[in-house]
Amino acid sequence: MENIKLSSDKKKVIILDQTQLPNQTEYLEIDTLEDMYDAIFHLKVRGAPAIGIFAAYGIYCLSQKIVDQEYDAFYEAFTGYMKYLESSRPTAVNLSWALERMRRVVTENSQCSTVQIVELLGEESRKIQAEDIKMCRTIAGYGLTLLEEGDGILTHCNAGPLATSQYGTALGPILLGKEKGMHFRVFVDETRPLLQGARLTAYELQQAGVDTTLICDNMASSVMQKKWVQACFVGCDRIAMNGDTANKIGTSGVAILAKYYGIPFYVLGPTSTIDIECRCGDDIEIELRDEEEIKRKYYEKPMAPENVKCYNPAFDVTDHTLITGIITEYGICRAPYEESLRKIMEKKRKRQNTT
Ligand SMILES: CSC[C@H]1O[C@H](OP(=O)(O)O)[C@H](O)[C@@H]1O
Repeated sequence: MENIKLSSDKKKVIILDQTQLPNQTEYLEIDTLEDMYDAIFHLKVRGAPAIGIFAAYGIYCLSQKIVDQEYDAFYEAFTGYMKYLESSRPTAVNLSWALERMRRVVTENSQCSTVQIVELLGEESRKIQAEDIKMCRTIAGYGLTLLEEGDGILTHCNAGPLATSQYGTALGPILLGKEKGMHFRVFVDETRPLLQGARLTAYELQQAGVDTTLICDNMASSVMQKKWVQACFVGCDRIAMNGDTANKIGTSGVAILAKYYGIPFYVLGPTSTIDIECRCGDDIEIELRDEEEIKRKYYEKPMAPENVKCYNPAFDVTDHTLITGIITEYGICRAPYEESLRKIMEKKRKRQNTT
């Protein structure tokens, strides 16, 4: 199921509206800056890599509307779009990473006509999605080496194809293993308050025919205690250079439980989620969201007193000491992460310079 694509006339981004899943399969055609911001902010498109891919396609579509501008005016408008889209959600680094990649296309080709620059922006946006498909497949392959037939795996939030381009990250090894005829038992944290696990992960895994058990977030300890879980696989939104990792709220609690029960805890994500400017978890901005998501969202009636004070951080940071390994498209990083992440980013830089 394609979650993000360009329209046939290449002037709109078509997304699967993830807020309607699993009850409705609805597609949205988006071609305005405001609707792009709204789609990211309200998680109609979500998941770090998917947000980056969407923003790249989106700013390509917007750039077509100013193709008749002289370079300076074009660049000023372009960077205005970029800053506004970046302000939609602060934690997932892939949003700013993808937009910066698109901005570099504009600056590195300033001698070209704006018509040529817009064509190059289209190529770059398609490359970003194509690379993500390849990265997710590679990450899935590395992750699968850590699993055995019949393993129980616990996941948190959604890091499947809907959150990326194909395979997903945390779900990639499970889906790839399934393709190869392997059997796993997956315990899916519902992931309050927006229920990405219940609404999206359970949906994706069931569609793939994977043995799926949906649990409330407060049941993770129980299934681990019963020795039903042999590994925890989660996605990521921003990885600091010491290995501290921001992911959906509740992830750090799963990591602490896994440590207590002696269960390996793996973070899976592309190197585009590693933030080389980020020294440690304290440097990661955590998005705070509307309290209505706790009180009412996805429920027929309010399920808390209207005036109760709430705290609704969308992410938390898992301390690097709780992470068994970080699985990327360049291999599996293990502690000490300052060294292993630096080596992986150096390997990526060298490979990019030779291609
Ligand atoms: C493959 S990245 C998925 C990552 O993004 C999710 O956050 P959100 O649903 O708010 O976009 C969650 O942290 C997942 O692990």
